[in-house]
Amino acid sequence: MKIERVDLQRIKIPLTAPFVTSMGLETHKECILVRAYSGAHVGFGESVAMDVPVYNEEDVDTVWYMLEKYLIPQLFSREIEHPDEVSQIFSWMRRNQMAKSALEGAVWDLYAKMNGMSLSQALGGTRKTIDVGVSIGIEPTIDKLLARVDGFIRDGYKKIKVKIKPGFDVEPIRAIRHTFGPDVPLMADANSAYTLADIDLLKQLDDFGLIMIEQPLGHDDIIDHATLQRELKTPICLDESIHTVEDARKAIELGSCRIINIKIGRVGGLSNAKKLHDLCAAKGVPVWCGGMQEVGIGRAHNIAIASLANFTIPGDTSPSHRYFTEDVVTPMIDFVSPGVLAVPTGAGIGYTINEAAILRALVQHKSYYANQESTTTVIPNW
Ligand SMILES: O=C(O)CCC(=O)c1ccccc1C(=O)O
Ligand SMILES: [Mg+2]
Repeated sequence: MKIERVDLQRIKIPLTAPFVTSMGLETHKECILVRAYSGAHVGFGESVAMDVPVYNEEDVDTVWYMLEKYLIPQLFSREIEHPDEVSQIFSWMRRNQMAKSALEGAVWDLYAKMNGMSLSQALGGTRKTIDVGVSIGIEPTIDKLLARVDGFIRDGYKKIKVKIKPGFDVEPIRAIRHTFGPDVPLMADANSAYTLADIDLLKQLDDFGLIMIEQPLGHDDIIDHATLQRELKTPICLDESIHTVEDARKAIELGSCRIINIKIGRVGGLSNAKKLHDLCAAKGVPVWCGGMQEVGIGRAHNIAIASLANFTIPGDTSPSHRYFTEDVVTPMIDFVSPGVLAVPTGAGIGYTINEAAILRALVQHKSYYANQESTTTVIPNW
């Protein structure tokens, strides 16, 4: 297949509720949507980079820059047989995983549509439905957190993940266990807010039967995590530290974690996510699909990858209404039964694009053509 045209659309949508983590406060979702065209077909991708580089080094502008300067021209210069080639073509460029993933994801959707397959099928997924959990930000008080947890348990979420940070860790977890009992599938995500100096505090979390503690230490660390894992009963799950299949191999060999959170964007796309999944399956390490508060296109990609067999732990792919009053796909992604999403069977991502919603959220649009000049529309950012 030859990619003839690529469109980038920068959108900004308010979140239904502010999201606070140890990294800061988010009130809006801002991201880039990608369309890749070939013949009569179009595939959709989404960049998950945040508006500020607090989670990884990329942001919305660096993704746009990389796509425009390197990734789109590189793709135009080649004919490809299979989307696995895209990450190979991009591999000479260091990092910028989320930029690479945004375009690669559009090519995967395009490929699946051209071949009349669902994205899940194209990736080798086997699940018809996926179990999902919820990621709850840091609330101003423990009582407010308990009220939110109560609501999400009632909604049927299969896993409750709470964000923790120094000063908001052992007590909120203790309160959740005290109020809702030992059977709630509970975990904590620190987004790298601790160091080994906090080992005594982190060991206290062992009392609460957490499914895992996600990324307690440095965003770039696997050594101290191995030391910590030796001291903890609770499995450590790595998120920020894993950018490549090799990172995962080393972390597993060192004993830095017992579980891995796979985010398609963080590992440079669906082909790498699948390879990482396969490595973990071979090593007996369970994986789950993390989230970056994606709008519907990225969310649909998450559902497709989570349909692979070793995604045995509920992921962070909540229904659209958990984040937005309006999504870029229609109908909005929702449960088929409490805590369960259906894996679409239609071609590609399997959801219809809500063009009107995209237009309402649009900040900037640019079209790139393999054989022509690019055209830009800048919409004033209100
Ligand atoms: O609901 C979601 O999409 C997951 C939210 C979440 O936890 C998160 C959101 C933005 C950046 C990092 C993380 C994380 O998993 O650490
Ligand atoms: Mg995380």
